[in-house]
Amino acid sequence: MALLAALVPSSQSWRVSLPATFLLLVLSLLLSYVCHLSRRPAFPPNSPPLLKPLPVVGSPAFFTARNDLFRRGRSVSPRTGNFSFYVGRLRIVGLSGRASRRAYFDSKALDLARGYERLFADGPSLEGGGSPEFGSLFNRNVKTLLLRENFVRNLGVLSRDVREGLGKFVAAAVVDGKKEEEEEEEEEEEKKRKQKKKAAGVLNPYEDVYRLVYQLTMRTLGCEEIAEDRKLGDETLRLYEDAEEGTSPARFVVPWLPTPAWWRRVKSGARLYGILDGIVKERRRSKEGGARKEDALQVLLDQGASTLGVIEFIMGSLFSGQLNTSINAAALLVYLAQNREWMDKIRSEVDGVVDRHRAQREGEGESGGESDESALDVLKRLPLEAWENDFPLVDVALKETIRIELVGSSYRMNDSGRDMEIGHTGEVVPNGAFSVYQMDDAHMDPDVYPEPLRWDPGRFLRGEDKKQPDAFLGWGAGRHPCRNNFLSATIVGMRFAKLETFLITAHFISMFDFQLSDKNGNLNPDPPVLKDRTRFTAHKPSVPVYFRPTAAWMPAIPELGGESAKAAAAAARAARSDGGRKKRCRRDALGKTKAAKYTSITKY
Ligand code: HEM
Repeated sequence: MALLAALVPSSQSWRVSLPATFLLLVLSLLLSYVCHLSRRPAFPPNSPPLLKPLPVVGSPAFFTARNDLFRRGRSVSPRTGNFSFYVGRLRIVGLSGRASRRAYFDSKALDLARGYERLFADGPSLEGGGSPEFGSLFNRNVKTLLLRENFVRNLGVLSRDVREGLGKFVAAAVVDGKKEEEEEEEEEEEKKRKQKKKAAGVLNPYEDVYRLVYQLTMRTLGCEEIAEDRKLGDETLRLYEDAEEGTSPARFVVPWLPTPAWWRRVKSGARLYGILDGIVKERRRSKEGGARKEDALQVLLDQGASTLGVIEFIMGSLFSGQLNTSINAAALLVYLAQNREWMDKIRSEVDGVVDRHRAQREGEGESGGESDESALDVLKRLPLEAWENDFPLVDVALKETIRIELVGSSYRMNDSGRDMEIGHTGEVVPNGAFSVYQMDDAHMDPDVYPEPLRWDPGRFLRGEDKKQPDAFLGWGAGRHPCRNNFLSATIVGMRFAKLETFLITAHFISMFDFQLSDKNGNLNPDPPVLKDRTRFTAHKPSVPVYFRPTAAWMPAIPELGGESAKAAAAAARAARSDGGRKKRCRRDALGKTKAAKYTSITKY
């Protein structure tokens, strides 16, 4: 009896021991979960050499210093350069070198969508997303929407968007300018006034071009409601940016952990979903009323897509294209501002195309005599063939930009049910494991691209990229290029991204001459390093960079009303503060007649 009394605690001791027991329970659960996390699936013996993992986390350098991780990996694997490592419990094979690159991009066993879905910060899957129809819907419809007829139908509107968008940037500068004058009258402090005066007229390409690409993408692969509404566009872009932000590395170790970054993504994604859902519902309602629109959303609805399918399609298109296209389109202009030789070459190419098409029209006798069509008017009616074939220098300039800007990795998962052999190396990517290829492995190889960090589009004219197979991966390679063959047409991302970038570059160059500056308009030809090679995607520079227009050739844009004329005047004012130096440059580069034609537009 005494023994029993000793074993059964009194009601008093229960009160004390309950919380302790609960704590003990939680601790032992935690411990067993940590044990579970530490028990990783093994790599088979014919996997590439394994980097020693830290307990639980594996190789955190995958997040903090990926290039170093790859350097270390290559050093433990002198024969092939391939190596194995863990992130949490995930098994990953890092690949490098020519033979492995080929095997990686050509492999049927490696799945792109699953790789990006898990390793690219919980990003949305391109295939097999939430709704069962998503994969086929995305592929089928991106192809359909980017087919030639659709491009042609949309071209005029896209070009109008670009004209208006760029015109508005300068128009915004005019508003600043007007403020300055008013403030001058109000006799504000001298210092403050000077500061503001300098600020008038600068553009931030990574904001303004980014916004423009968003509008073009929404226009082509989304819906008019957002493409046409500035406020809604700004709001959805902000939500997209939040939703696109990477999640915390902690979720790679504990996949269910609701980190603050994850919550932010979920909240923004839900809000974006809600907005698109409202638009789809309204469109379905107004179907009876006959308010049809000619856009991607309509194509999807006509095909009977579900609301979820439509929304996933639009969000998938944004995730695939927005970041890469906008960063590269903006960066291309930044590189041109830094490289006078290529700026002049590209300017001559754009002017040449404009002249040829202006002359063609004169030849057709439509306008009779010498045409006074402005460059923008000519660009407005340029056919798709011209956009796709007549800008070979812009093409190589974009290629070179992508080579440098495309930092980070490509991801795959081997879900083929068997180990995948890495070419003839004798090594494998195990079944169920991931593999990662660093784009820099090809793009920053000095044997292929001497002085790899130097921006020089001439490399592609000299055939540097032909020294090795797949030495340029900027538009993908092997089984997953950023394009596909569909019926007889070549389609998808690359074609659309090029069209957007060419439209923006040609219009920009036809409207302005510009130099890099700080946000106050002080010229700054060598801003601090623009890209961080440790990042995982193309990205905006951490130190903002601005353009100061130093000359403008901008006729009135009817869609902008009086604003564009004011904008041209503002840019001309900004240019005059350079003492006409740039104006002379322009004359030298293009010859007298043309300069006269352009300058008469802006009435210097
Ligand atoms: C300058 C802009 C762009 C660049 C540099 C770019 C680059 C790439 C690269 C390198 C890949 C291959 C990825 C890999 O193998 O891991 C790829 C694939 C892909 N891109 Fe793009 N892309 C751009 C724009 C776009 C746009 C605008 C879209 C569509 C809206 C798009 C849709 C896709 C799709 C769907 C794939 C996957 C194809 C597949 O699964 O086979 N891209 N892109």
